[in-house]
Amino acid sequence: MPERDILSLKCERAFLVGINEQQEDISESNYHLEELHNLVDTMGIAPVDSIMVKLREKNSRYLIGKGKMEEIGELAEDCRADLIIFDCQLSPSQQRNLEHHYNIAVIDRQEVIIDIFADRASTKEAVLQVALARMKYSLPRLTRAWTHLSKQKGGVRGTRGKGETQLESDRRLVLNRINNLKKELEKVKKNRNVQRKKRLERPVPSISIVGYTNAGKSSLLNLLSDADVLTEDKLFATLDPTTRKIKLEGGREIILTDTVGFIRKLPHDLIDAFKSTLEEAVHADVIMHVVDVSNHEYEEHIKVTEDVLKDLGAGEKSQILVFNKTDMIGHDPVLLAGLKNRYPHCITVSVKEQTGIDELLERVTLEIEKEYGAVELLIPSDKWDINAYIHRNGKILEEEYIEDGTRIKAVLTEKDRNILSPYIYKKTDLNR
Ligand SMILES: Nc1nc2c(ncn2[C@@H]2O[C@H](COP(=O)(O)OP(=O)(O)OP(=O)(O)O)[C@@H](O)[C@H]2O)c(=O)[nH]1
Ligand SMILES: [Mg+2]
Repeated sequence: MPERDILSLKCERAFLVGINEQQEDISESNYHLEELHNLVDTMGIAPVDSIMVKLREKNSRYLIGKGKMEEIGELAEDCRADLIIFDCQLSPSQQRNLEHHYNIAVIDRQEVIIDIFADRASTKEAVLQVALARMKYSLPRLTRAWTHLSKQKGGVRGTRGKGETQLESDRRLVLNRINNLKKELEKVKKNRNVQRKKRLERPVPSISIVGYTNAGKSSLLNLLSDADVLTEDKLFATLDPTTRKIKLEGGREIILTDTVGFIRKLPHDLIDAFKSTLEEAVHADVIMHVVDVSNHEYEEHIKVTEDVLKDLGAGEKSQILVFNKTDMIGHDPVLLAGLKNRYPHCITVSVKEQTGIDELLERVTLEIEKEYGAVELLIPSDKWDINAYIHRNGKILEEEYIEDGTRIKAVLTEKDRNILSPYIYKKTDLNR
């Protein structure tokens, strides 16, 4: 089967269509269009020109009205665009109708994001996850004039006027591939669960760094751990969670995990596909939510991130809200005081200029101590089940057999400390 995608179609020049819906502020729509501009740039395609369409009524066939459609066609032709990108979600039939009308490829924000992910995925798991998302996205779109599915083996090319039988066999092919991908992913996931279980046997406190794309998550991980994770002024520089161990003052070790960035309208198929990796990441004891405070839309970014966290079942986790890039707002004391006012527990930092990092690490220590603390327990010898529980769920620091039982010094989570409180006789130095 022929392989073909946006890149092999040799799309080089994209015309962007911003959408301003009735209830939406125009400045907001402009920022979104600017973000799309960055996304397209990240894809390696030049965004040559754009238009903002005020959408007062959605046309079910083409989304936009006839007049606007003609105008876009002319503008795209004038700038010799070979691709039109809509900053919204197009239904499969709208996409197909628009392609037939314009006679060039038409894609939406979702497809742009999936394409970037496909280009950036490098580990086996990420490749499988993106392939799955792409297949799910393409299933209802097999009759399009252009389909961009080639990066996987067995990619499917939509062709104009494709016959029913061809379509049926394409559908079957994609469904098969979806099933196979799911099975392969299941295998990878099982393997990861085994590894996680092993890690849990000796719990080391863990923190995951999450946030909107380009917030500075990888830069922060690099700074805190002397790691060398790729950081770029491009969207979605990171797709695979990277984990590093760091030592806090006092010697306690913690695990830090950098994760894939979020973005507004992250395709659901992608969230679904990345769910298991993300769930693993948000399984951490504490979530560090990094926000680029220099971005005008940072409040929306916070909301997008919180919504995804909620979706992953991590909405209630202890969180450290970190406003990064304060250098970009000139460390303006008035702005920073305003932030502290609105978000009383936030920490403001500049990873670039390394300011605020000590305060951040202090907060990390505090949050971890809330979760984990070392205690000494006295377990009577007939309570072997309690003893086994501690071995299973805690980190044993010392163990000594005494006359009628065992004295154990262990690091336990707050929950376990509560469960085991009748046996605790001493809280010990928490900085172990
Ligand atoms: N001015 C300034 N730039 C920063 C700061 N922190 C990070 N950056 C820049 O912001 C860009 C994005 O940083 P990354 O660390 O790649 O961001 P990320 O959150 O990991 O992004 P994704 O992996 O794409 O989600 C890079 O160009 C960094 O150099 C900061 O404190 N100040
Ligand atoms: Mg990153």
